[in-house]
Amino acid sequence: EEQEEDVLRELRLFLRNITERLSLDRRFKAFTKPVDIEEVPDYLMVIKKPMDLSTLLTNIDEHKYITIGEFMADADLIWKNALEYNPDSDPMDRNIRHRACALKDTVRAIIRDELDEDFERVCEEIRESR
Ligand SMILES: COC(=O)[C@H](Cc1ccco1)c1ccncc1
Repeated sequence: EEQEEDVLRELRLFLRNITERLSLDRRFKAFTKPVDIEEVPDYLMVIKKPMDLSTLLTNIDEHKYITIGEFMADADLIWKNALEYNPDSDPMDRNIRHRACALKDTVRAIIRDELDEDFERVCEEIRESR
């Protein structure tokens, strides 16, 4: 009902705010847009589900996420994919892996500090009711 749509609207505002703050962080520039398949032709052979911050934002606007957990699953793909595709010891790989780990830690810290557990529980109740 209407109250549920109010809750989901507030969730989208919260998720958009997180995603936009991450997109402004210079450390996460490589995560802001999909990996360029022309530039990296084997990317889709290695990475089954590409993800990036602009795609997260599109998903939010398309009402794809009803719980923070669903958003986290896609947000986690961004750094997991980077660790998987860039495993080597050369400086480029080490640099993107360091940024991937910073992205992981930053998302978790924001959610730990800014998500009210009662609000998350209401979102999970809505998910279970649908
Ligand atoms: C999330 O971004 C990536 O996984 C690409 C992979 C990539 C390899 C060559 C071109 O792009 C990346 C970008 C910048 N620095 C390292 C790796």
